[in-house]
Amino acid sequence: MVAKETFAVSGYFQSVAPVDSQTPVLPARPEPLALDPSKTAVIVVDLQNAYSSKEGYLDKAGFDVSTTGPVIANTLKVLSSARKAGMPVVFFQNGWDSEYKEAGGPGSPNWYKSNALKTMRKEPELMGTMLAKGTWDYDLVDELKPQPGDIVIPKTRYGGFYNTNLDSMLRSRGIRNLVFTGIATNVCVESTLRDGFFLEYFGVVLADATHQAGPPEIQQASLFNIETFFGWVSSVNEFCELFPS
Ligand SMILES: C/C(=C/NC(N)=O)C(=O)O
Repeated sequence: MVAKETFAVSGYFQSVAPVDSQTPVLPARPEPLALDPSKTAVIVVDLQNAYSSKEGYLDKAGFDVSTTGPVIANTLKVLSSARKAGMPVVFFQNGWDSEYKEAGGPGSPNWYKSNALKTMRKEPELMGTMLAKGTWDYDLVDELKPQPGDIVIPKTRYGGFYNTNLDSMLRSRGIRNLVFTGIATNVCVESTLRDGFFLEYFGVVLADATHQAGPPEIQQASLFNIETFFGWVSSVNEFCELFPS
């Protein structure tokens, strides 16, 4: 009985160092991270028109989306490597029902902080167009079509663990490591990575497959925060070299 428990614990054990000489090790900051592909999932955060396309929500709310193109191209490279390595792929889709009931009314801080809701209140003709399910804004960008076996998780708040089945989807597959791409680094990516940290997931952001909401220094601030306090930072090339497609 004791031996069985010890085995179960050591089988679940994860470390920033490789658990055996076979485990691939991703170059990362602040130190390399062991990534067993059978315990690793890629999370594509909110690559919807709202966040990466001209005329989408972020653009209309005054955020610069002119340099988001590489995020999509780089995410495609990551997905090709991840699929070849047998890693599950999870797509998040952020937004609400067309009447914005899921967004929360004045009793929710989201009503005051969501720049989509604020923009629509300021420009009522936009009401129903931003982040509403069934709209172009809510749709994933055309380049990223989920494939059979991929997991699509709708979410109504910044963090992907909150009020979703993400944790059980990951746990039931034995996933311990989360590789992040998507938008926005400082909002939904960082929120999800932080919540994952609290739930004992090892989170790594591929910096050049993410983009911030705000000026460029916000990207650096978020990456600093992640590598210093909550997880690891690596790059698309490093990931794709480790897991060739
Ligand atoms: C600003 C913002 C970011 N979302 C995200 N996907 O990071 C929002 O949803 O309002």
